Amino acid sequence: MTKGTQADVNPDLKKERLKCNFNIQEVTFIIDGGKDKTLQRKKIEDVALNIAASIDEVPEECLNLKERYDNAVRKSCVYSNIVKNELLEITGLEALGSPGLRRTADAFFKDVSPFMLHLGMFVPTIIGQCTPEQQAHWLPKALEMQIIGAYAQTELGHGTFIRGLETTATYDPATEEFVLHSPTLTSTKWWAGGLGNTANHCIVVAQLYTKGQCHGTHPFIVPIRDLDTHEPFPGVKVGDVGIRMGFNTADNGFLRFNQYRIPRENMMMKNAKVMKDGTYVKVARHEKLTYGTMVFVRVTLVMEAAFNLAKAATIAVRYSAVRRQSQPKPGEPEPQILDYPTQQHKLFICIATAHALQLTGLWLWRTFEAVLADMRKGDTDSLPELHALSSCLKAVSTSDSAALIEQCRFACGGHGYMLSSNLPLLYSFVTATRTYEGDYTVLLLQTARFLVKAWEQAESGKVLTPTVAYLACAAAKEKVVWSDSVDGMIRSFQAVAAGKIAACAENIKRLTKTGTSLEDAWQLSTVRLVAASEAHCRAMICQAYWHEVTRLTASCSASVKIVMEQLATLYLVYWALETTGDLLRYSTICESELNKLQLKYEELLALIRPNAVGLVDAFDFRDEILHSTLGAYDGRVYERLMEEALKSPLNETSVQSSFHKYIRPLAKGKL
Ligand SMILES: CCCCCCCC/C=C\CCCCCCCC(=O)SCCNC(=O)CCNC(=O)[C@H](O)C(C)(C)COP(=O)(O)OP(=O)(O)OC[C@H]1O[C@@H](n2cnc3c(N)ncnc32)[C@H](O)[C@@H]1OP(=O)(O)O
Ligand SMILES: Cc1cc2nc3c(=O)[nH]c(=O)nc-3n(C[C@H](O)[C@H](O)[C@H](O)COP(=O)(O)OP(=O)(O)OC[C@H]3O[C@@H](n4cnc5c(N)ncnc54)[C@H](O)[C@@H]3O)c2cc1C
Repeated sequence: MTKGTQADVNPDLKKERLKCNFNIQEVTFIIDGGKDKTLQRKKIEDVALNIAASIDEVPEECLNLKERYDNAVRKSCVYSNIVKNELLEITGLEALGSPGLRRTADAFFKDVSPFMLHLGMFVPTIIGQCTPEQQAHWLPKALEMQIIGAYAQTELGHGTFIRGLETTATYDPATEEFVLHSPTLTSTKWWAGGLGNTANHCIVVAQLYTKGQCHGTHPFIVPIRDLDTHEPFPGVKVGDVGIRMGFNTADNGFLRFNQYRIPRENMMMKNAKVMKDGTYVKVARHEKLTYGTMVFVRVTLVMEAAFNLAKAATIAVRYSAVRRQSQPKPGEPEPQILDYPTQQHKLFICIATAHALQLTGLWLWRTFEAVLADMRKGDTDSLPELHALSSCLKAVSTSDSAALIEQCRFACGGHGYMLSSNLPLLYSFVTATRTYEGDYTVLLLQTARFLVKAWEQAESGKVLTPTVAYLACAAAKEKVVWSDSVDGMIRSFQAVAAGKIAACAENIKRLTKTGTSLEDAWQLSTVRLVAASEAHCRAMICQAYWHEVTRLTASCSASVKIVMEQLATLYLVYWALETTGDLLRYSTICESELNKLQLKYEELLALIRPNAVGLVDAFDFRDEILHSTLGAYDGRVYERLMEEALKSPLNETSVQSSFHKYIRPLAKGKL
């Protein structure tokens, strides 16, 4: 963080920091996943952010669309040189997925780099879907930025339903080439980040035809532009999809093929091959391994949700410590808005959720690595559980994060609406995560398939995988007695999830027994299935969060353990109060216990209050990464708002030309 001199710091923020009663650094280590990770992140930030060339003279938002894109490309080139020449030197390929890299990217790009998908999906797909020989060919080129790639799966007509994609890749054994074709308007590739004007290569997901037979969707690496002139090749039509709610420097593009030929070797052949004579050979043991990049990105999005929410919480909490408003007690000074319990209610859940998602995200990442290790040995048994886990966690984490970032904006009143607060841009960026890489509802329904199957297994007494093991108790119809202890609350959340899953399974059974087809019965149950899936996910987050807090604070100082447990308890109590209807239905909770829970919640807000600024300081964001007039470490909120306002192009002259062109003639009756 950029601390400046203590003399520059807003006095209220200074006092807040003196109030903090725990060791901030210890919490930072927990959030980063260990002291070594914090040190590596800081090193990456130091190296990358010492390069001054990236700094914008004019705020990004004051540039027009084309200037913004050009500026984003300029900064992307500076940045990728840093990654290539400095960061990969420090940590090797690991740097690409490191939090340090993710954070420094945000210092360079207030919106999004047009290279993001190159690093975020093109490179991971090469690693995940290519044979070792193909990797040896493509990976160095991609890492050296000799080629720049995008990931074009979604089409104008289909995003969710991958099996419905229309782009075709037809093998021609005579020339040993695939012919890519976009047979309809709706088959136009649409949305791929970096594709519109930046990328010269693209991973294209297309229906594979060989020997007259369709084998479903497969990924191909496709050169789309000449490396020297950057002109699209004949047979390729590519461009920008138009202005978006956010992501306007991400260069999202469209792409159409007209009988466009690529060599056979450009099919990504780790999971399936087409031989020279056109014979199709399946290599993978699991049908859905070609969806691997999506699973990888969904896993990373949980920590991405935590990261962005932590930024918003830092901005809103620091601002709330500086801002004073209203006079609840006559004659007394106006309080800091952070002293209002309603403000604490808006903000402390944001800090707690950032912790919950970060610790759950780290746990999910370790699970992902374990499943990958199994798959390297040819064992794909745990893939369905990973898919179910990553689907619901991606859905709920991105949805919670977007909603709470918007809540942070509300918590900052009018100034939160300023682009210079960075909250609006953060929201527009994060709300897209609820849709991309699998829509919220669609992914919860994927998890629901797994849950209904697990329920049937539980009922027949079969052994269940760890994340659904709790269903065994519910299947034995053991009633959960409410208790406001942590374990009691987690058990009750699980009882809610189990009760909802059971109700879905029963509904499907009831409908099929009366002659409804299984597909229709499923559709008729989807509103409940989504709710069941969300309840399962919430129970899982609560359990993982509490488990990780207990584990990680075991060797911490007592004060850190206390504050981490207060936050985690707040998270559980908050969700118990949000879901009282469910608890009344599926546990023994009663009116007096609900009142007790409300009191406990309000007590927790008061307990966390003195540590609020310390807790957001522990996220350890440098000012360059926050980009916020309201959230900087020194709290010079009003000075920064004024400084940024003066940078507006509308303040370059005291009179605008439109006055002479329109307003004056209007006043004179001459318009
Ligand atoms: C400068 C550098 C900075 C870097 C910083 C980066 C930070 C940011 C981080 C990262 C950046 C990333 C930015 C990304 C931008 C966006 C990218 C995109 O959006 S790319 C497009 C994504 N598109 C989707 O996600 C489509 C969603 N649709 C689907 O996934 C499928 O179509 C689905 C799952 C809905 C249905 O697929 P079916 O029709 O093939 O399958 P069915 O018939 O429903 O199921 C058959 C069986 O397969 C299983 N299944 C489905 N998918 C699976 C999977 N992936 N793995 C394992 N099993 C799976 C199912 O559970 C089911 O199993 P049973 O039959 O119940 O046992
Ligand atoms: C900013 C951004 C960046 C993107 N980047 C890329 C990229 O780089 N590469 C790429 O390939 N794609 C990209 N995408 C596309 C993205 O992956 C898709 O938009 C996403 O998967 C959703 O698909 P869709 O747009 O077809 O929505 P639809 O599936 O049409 O969804 C519309 C509505 O229908 C509902 N719905 C759909 N199917 C079902 C169902 N079976 N049951 C119940 N409800 C259903 C959904 O819940 C939703 O409410 C990007 C999208 C955005 C917004």
